[in-house]
Amino acid sequence: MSESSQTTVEVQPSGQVNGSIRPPGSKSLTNRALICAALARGTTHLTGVLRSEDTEVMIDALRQLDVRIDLSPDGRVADVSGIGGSDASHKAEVYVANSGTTIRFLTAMLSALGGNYRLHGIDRMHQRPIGDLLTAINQTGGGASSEQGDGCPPVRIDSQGWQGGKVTVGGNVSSQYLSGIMMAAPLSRSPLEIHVEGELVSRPYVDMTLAVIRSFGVDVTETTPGVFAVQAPCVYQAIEYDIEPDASAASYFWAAAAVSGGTVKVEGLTRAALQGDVGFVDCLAKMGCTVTDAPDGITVAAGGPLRGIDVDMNQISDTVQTLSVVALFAEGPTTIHGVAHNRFKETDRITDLATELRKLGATIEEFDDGLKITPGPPRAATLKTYNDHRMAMSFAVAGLRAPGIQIKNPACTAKTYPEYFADLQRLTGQSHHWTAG
Ligand SMILES: O=C(O)C1=C[C@@H](OP(=O)(O)O)[C@@H](O)[C@H](O)C1
Ligand SMILES: C=C(OP(=O)(O)O)C(=O)O
Repeated sequence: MSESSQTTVEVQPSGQVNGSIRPPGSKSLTNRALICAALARGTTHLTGVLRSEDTEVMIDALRQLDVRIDLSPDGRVADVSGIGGSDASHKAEVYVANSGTTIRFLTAMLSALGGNYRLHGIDRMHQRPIGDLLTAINQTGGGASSEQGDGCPPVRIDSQGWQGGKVTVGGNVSSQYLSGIMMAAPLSRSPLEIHVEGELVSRPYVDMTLAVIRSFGVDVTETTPGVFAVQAPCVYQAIEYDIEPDASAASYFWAAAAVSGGTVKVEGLTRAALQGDVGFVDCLAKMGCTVTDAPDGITVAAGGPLRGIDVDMNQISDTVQTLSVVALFAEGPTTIHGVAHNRFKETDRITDLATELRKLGATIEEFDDGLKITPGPPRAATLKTYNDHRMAMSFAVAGLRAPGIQIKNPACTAKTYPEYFADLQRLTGQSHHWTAG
C-alpha cells in the first residue's frame, strides 16, 4: 500500500511531558535469547519478551524448525523447548518481513545446522546487504548464496553444517553478521575463530551477543581485538532469562522530556544495561539536559534551552532519528557522523531523514556518514515514514512541541513497538488525532 492511501496521525503539542514509563522488551535481546534458547538442551523460560513483527517472524521461523515455543496470552513470557541434542527440521522456507536480526541470525544458524532453506522478506529486505555474511560462512562450509547474485536476500542454503576453523567477516556494513556467526558457532564440528575485517560498526551489539551466549553457558572469548573464539561443538543450556526493556524505544520518551521542557523516567533500564542505546542519554546531557541514574531507571530532565552538539553515533545508530528531532529545537546546529551504515536499514536513514527534516523547517547538510542539522522556525508538515518504525516514533516527538505535524503510516511502529502511540498518549495525557487513509 502506498503511504498516501494510509492512515495519518497528528500528535498534538503537549506542554511539559512529565511521568514515567517502561517500554516493552528489547528487540535485540529477545531475538538473541530466542536463537540461543532454540538451540539449547531443555526448556528456557523467557520473561520480558517483546511481542512485535520482528520477534514474531523469528518465533514463526523457529517453530517451522520444530522448536516448541509456548507464549503467555500477552506474549511477554515464552517457554522455549530447544532442539539441542535432538533433531530439527532440515528444510524450510522462512519469511522475515524486514527484520535484519532475524535474517542475519537465522542465515547463520540454519547454515550451521545444515539442510535446505530459503529466507526471504519484503522488497526492502531484498535490498539490504547480506553478502559479507554469506562470504564468511561459506569459508566453513556454509553453502549459502544470494538468490539474485546481488549480495542481498532472498538467501538460499544448501549445507552439510559447519566445519569450524577460521572465518573472516566484514564488519563495516552491519554488526549483525558477526553476532549471527557467533551465536551459530557452537553447532560447528570444531572450535570456530572469527576474524573481523576492517571497521566494526555498532560494537555494543557485539558485546550484547557475547553476554547472551555466555548466559546460555557457552564459552566465547575476544582473544585479541577483532578476533573471537567460540567453543564448539557445544550445546547451549536452557536457563531462566529476563529481557531488559528496549533502550532504543526508551530514546523517544527521554527525547519527549528534552523537547517539551519536562522530566521523564524510563523504568527498568540502568547504565549496566546490555544495550548500548542507553548511551543516548549522554547526548541529551551534552545538549543541556540533566540525567539522573537510579537502580530502577534513568531520568532525563530538560534544563533550560537545548544546545546543538557534534556527535559520533556509530555505536548508537538506532537513535540517530531521535537525536535529529531533538536537534530541531536546539540553539545552534547539531552534527551527527559515523553512521554510514544507517543507509542500509529499514530505509536510507540519512537521505530520507534529511528530506523529512527539511519539511520541518531545518537546513540539512548531508554527508556520506551523517548529517548536519541547522534548526529553523518549526513548520507544520506531513511527514513520510518510509515504512520505518523509527521515522514514525521520532517524528511523533517533534509533534509534541510543534503544531501541525502529521505522520503517515504510523502503523509501521509494529516492527518493534505496536503500542507506541498508545503509550505516548498515556505518558503525555494528550489525545492524538487519527485520520483514516
Ligand atoms: O544486533 C542487533 O540486534 C542490532 C544491530 C544494529 O544493526 P547494525 O549492526 O546493522 O548497525 C541495530 O541497528 C539493529 O536495530 C539491531
Ligand atoms: C535497524 C533496525 O532493525 P533491523 O536491522 O534488525 O531490521 C532497527 O530496529 O532500527
